[in-house]
Amino acid sequence: MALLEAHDLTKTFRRPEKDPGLRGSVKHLFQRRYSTKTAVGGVNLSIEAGEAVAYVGPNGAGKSTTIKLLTGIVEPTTGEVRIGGLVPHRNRVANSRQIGVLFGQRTQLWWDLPVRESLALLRDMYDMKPDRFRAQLKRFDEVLGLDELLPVVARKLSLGQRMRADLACALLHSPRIVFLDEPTIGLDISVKDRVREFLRQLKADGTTIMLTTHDLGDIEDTCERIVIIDDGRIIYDGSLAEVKDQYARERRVHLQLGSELTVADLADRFPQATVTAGAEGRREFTVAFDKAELTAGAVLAGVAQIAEVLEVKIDEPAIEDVVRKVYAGELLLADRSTP
Ligand SMILES: Nc1ncnc2c1ncn2[C@@H]1O[C@H](COP(=O)(O)OP(=O)(O)OP(=O)(O)O)[C@@H](O)[C@H]1O
Repeated sequence: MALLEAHDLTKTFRRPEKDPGLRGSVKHLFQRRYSTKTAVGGVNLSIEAGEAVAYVGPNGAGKSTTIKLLTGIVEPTTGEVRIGGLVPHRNRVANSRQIGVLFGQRTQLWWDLPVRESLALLRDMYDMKPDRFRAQLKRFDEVLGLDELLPVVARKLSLGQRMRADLACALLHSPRIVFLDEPTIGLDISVKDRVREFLRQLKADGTTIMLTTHDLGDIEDTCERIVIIDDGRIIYDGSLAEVKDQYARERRVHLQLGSELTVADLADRFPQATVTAGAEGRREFTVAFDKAELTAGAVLAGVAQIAEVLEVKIDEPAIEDVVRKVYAGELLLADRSTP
């Protein structure tokens, strides 16, 4: 049995509807109107122990609501979730021992306490042995640089420092599964790198990870599976490699030449590709093509017949591009989704 099973998970919200302005507000007092919003509609999800799953989708797609449903913070309107056999919203205490949660936009640190005290409170809540607690803090210090944050009162932490401390809080009790909702949001590159390294280590240690992010760089080296949600429904659930292979088919070969050519020379040779000149005019070109129609090797061999090739760079497909295309409605993934 999978560690996490969600069947037909649905959450609808009732939202007040009022006309604009004071008049609308007064009218709403006497004549209330509501509309129903389906934030998550019929999600089926199964996650095995040790898997790292990226959960992505555009703004308002239902990512955070799904995480709230899976962790038991919100009760489903219909459907059911089980984690390790427990129904999260009915077994809150037992469930909190097996899951870790981080919401990048919010903190679970006690605002007026030094980080050390927040961690100590969590230690007591989880009945952790002192040795185990110390070992965890040491581990977090090695990757997250936690020690320097321990004496600092939470409200005085910068965003990056706060996120590092929050990660330690979410993982302190070595949960079986961790839900990370935008763990790198607003962070600068150096902190982002630290968080990503932490995720890699978590994965190597066998922790099951569900990661929600807008920054697709977060998922490339951690998650082998990607679930894409749009308008409350899962539109793709499969391997990241397959998404790239199937949908990111464009390749770009950047060439620096020792002799001069024109765009037309290359366009004639590779009619299936799009050729553009680079900054160096007649000595620098980019050849873009669909990998089903041409290969980088064929491009190189073809160019080498008519010019001296000094340097070559081949752009690999980026998952960002795939998901961006999904958002823009350019890719139809629905036929590949789980039922
Ligand atoms: N408490 C609520 N009451 C009413 N509507 C809600 C509530 N929470 C979420 N929604 C609506 O449900 C939809 C999904 O919201 P959710 O926060 O899950 O999306 P998201 O994918 O996490 O978006 P983002 O990437 O912008 O954080 C949105 O239309 C949102 O306005």
